[in-house]
Amino acid sequence: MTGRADLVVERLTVGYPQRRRFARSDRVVLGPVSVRAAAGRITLLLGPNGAGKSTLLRSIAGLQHPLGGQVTLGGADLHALDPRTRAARMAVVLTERFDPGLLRGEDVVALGRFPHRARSGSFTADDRRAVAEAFAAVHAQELADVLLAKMSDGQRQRIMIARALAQSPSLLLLDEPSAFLDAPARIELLAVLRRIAAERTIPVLASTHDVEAAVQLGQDGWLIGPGPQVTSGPVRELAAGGAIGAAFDTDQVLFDPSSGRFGLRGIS
Ligand SMILES: Nc1ncnc2c1ncn2[C@@H]1O[C@H](COP(=O)(O)OP(=O)(O)OP(=O)(O)O)[C@@H](O)[C@H]1O
Repeated sequence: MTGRADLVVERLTVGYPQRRRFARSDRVVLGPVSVRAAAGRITLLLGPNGAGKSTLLRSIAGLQHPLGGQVTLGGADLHALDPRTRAARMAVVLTERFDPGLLRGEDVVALGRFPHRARSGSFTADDRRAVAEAFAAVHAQELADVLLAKMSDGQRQRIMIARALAQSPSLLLLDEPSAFLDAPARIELLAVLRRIAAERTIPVLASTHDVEAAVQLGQDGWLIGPGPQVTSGPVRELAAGGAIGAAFDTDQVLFDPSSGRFGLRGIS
């Protein structure tokens, strides 16, 4: 791949295949969706609960089969790549928890080098450099020797992102990376992801429930809603133009584009 490798989603339909007794009737969640995430920028995937953020993200990552359409990275069909090449190009951070056993921070981050490891299996100077850079990018050097089982949710999340970065990916996908973080840590995480996108000139696509932080720090957005509609554009324009309000407002709660915050109707 040469030059900027954008993530391009073309007419992607996502959902869940369902087999009834005599016929197949897929449950379509979204689509067809055509959107782009630019290299060097962070794109935030926004939408109300149940809108389809995880389904879309997992389908882009190839963790579930899309019902139709195509996903390319720098022009290459992401889903047609063999698993090892795909693992070397794309890193995914999910919210699902796993039992870390006796793994330390450094053991987990080093796992990110697996798709690049030499046939001999030895850990090279390049591998060591990639791991050190990944720790530095998320400011987690002090966690290298700490058991994952003894880390807080926020510390664990930083390690999982470092593992993804150690992969030296051309695309970083994250499902709800700020789910377990407090408000300042969420803002900090978005700033880190934004810097990673810029420094590595890769597309970073993250789903988030934190619309207010997204409006403050996000660059581009893919917004699901109202209904299955998907709108893309700079997050601030989605806010100012009323698209975020249209997707999220309820009988009780209103998004205020001027402050970028949600509030109760009738209370200012
Ligand atoms: N395994 C599944 N089989 C069938 N339908 C599913 C499955 N998983 C999710 N869905 C449905 O797909 C729709 C989208 O769910 P999804 O989890 O992608 O939304 P989301 O935007 O990530 O939600 P949240 O913000 O609550 O995490 C929902 O209607 C959900 O019920």
